[in-house]
Amino acid sequence: MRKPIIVGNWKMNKTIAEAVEFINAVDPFCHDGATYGVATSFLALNDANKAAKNLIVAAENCHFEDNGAFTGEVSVPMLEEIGVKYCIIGHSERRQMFGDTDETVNKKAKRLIKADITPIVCIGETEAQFDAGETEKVIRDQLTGSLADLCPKCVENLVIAYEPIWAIGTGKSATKEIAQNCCHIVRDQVAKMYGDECASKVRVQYGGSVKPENIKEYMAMEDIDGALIGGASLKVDSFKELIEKTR
Ligand SMILES: O=C(CO)COP(=O)(O)O
Repeated sequence: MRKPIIVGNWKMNKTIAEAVEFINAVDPFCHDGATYGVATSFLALNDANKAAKNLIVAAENCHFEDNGAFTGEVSVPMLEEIGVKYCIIGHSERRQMFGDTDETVNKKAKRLIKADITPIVCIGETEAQFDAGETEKVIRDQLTGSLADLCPKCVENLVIAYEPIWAIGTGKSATKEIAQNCCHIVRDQVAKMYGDECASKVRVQYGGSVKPENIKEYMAMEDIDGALIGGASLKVDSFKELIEKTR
């Protein structure tokens, strides 16, 4: 049985004080039905991680090198030092605006796994690729590159977030059938690369305009084990509702 995992990706939102206030308000409402978490800015990570008792706290990115001349970057040992256990990598905003590629995502995944930090690996197609019928190829190609040369045991502990770019922050969420079909392709590609057992264990999230009103329908789909949520994860009431709806 795969335990569902629902993570709020706060992106470049919330100061340290706002993050801690939010966590204090939401943390007591978490239950065992799923793993719940928030991804915060690097700056808020340490305080957020100390405040969280039930929520897991994730970084939104990392660098694959341990140290060196990489102005503005944060390394995996730095995350390790403050006890962070999850890290989003390859979010489409990073791929589109900050030059992340399947190759760098793969390097980041390898470094995180070595530190026993769970990567949340994001993939997903653009609207033009969706319209051109290229979704399946994009998903398979991104996974082939991003998950290259890992050990099967490591891959089964990963979280993979399928986030169609056209559904992110647009309110235009994918239908549950499209989301299921794409998450199934994700699992099938993992099976091709690392075997059926690994594919049956890896957790696959859907992301893109998930909110309290639609989370249940996604969670009911066979290959969807959770959600990565932007906008609807920013308000305490909305996050509490997401927790309630997935009880
Ligand atoms: O990018 C996302 C999560 O990583 C999704 O964002 P929205 O939920 O705001 O569409």
